[in-house]
Amino acid sequence: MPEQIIILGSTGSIGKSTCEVIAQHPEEFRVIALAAGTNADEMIRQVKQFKPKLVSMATQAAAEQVKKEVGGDTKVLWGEEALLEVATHPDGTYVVSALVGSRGLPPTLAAIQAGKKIGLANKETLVTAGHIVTQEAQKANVPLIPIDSEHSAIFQCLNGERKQDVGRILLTASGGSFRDWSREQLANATVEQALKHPNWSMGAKITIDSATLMNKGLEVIEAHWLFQLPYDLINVIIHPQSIVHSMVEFKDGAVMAQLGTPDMKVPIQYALSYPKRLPLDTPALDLVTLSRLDFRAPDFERFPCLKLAYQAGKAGGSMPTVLNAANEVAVEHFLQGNCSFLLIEEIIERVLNEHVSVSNPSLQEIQAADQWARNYAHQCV
Ligand SMILES: NC(=O)C1=CN([C@@H]2O[C@H](COP(=O)(O)OP(=O)(O)OC[C@H]3O[C@@H](n4cnc5c(N)ncnc54)[C@H](OP(=O)(O)O)[C@@H]3O)[C@@H](O)[C@H]2O)C=CC1
Ligand SMILES: CC(=O)[C@@H](O)[C@H](O)COP(=O)(O)O
Ligand SMILES: [Mn+2]
Repeated sequence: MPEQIIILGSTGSIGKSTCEVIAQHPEEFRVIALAAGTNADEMIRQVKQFKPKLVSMATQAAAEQVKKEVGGDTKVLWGEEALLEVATHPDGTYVVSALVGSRGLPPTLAAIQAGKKIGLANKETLVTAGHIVTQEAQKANVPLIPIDSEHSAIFQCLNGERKQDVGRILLTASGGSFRDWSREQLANATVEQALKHPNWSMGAKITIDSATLMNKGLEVIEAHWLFQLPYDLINVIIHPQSIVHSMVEFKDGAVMAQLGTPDMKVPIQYALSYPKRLPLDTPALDLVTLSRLDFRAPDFERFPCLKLAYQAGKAGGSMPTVLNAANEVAVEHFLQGNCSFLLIEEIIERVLNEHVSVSNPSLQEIQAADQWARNYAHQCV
């Protein structure tokens, strides 16, 4: 029986790659339901290809456009309730969580509580409410399988190992679009320059996060929750080629790494097929042509977002929620041309400094902290 898949964010970069993986293995995977924002044209293509039972869009206009083009076999809804309906569709067994931002939290939590297996790309969900999401997953006895390339690499390196044998995790970072830029150059960085990631083709928000190194900061917090390790054992290392996707160093000094060409279809497929491996049409890794792999320490002074993320993660409570919300607002303003690249880090720092942290926050307290941080970040801009 094929795995019955629900994709949240099917029209995005991860969503479309997930569809490509599924199309290669119709005997293994079947699409049950899809959710997206406003990209009706892409959704119409996907509905025609996969014939899901249920689709949800963020707006009524987008839903009506989809409804007009697809047959009556697919139910088309819109809005937040509809997103939850997709996430918990009774026929689905596996949810790919690939919305962007902390809006992914409610449907991901609902899917967990409905007993679905989770393939997690939406790292903001874990950053915002890691203690709740991991607790709920444990309670419902559902696996949280990482899709994020670094966490997939760590997950693969830990396969069959004992947690108490781990010395530390080495999370690799490409360094982003501005890896070698000085602070003076960063002050004048444009949106167009920031959106040119050296190795990966991704959505706009994560590409900017990669340029500020906030993406790596969010991934440190994501790794803390996924692998239940203290922050001191999660280290970041700059690796410009993005071939080593991350490493685990064990107590005896042995280091395990997972390597591959930078193609998200690989970790997506592994998350879907785990513990099996299936063939995939991705170019083979040619180490001879590549000939070298470089590594260096991250520069916390040029890229303070990474430092802010470690601080917020270690402080715990509602600080990571606030870090994430302030970052989402600041990045949105940068993308819209309302603020400079260096203002992103300044806004996040100011919002964090003003926040009175709540320890062990409830879901309601997380939502309140998230909203407060968004309002304050808007004011800062
Ligand atoms: N891209 C990558 O390679 C990687 C991404 N990730 C993580 O995966 C997640 C997705 O990233 P990515 O695919 O790049 O992002 P994209 O921006 O490409 O896609 C985002 C998806 O979310 C949907 N969406 C946006 N707003 C809403 C809304 N209000 N309601 C419902 N759906 C909405 C979009 O729909 P629409 O376009 O129709 O508006 C789209 O389908 C992020 O958390 C990112 O950090 C992790 C590792 C790698
Ligand atoms: C593909 C993926 O997992 C991204 O999160 C990627 O890692 C971003 O690249 P950086 O290493 O530049 O943040
Ligand atoms: Mn990543």
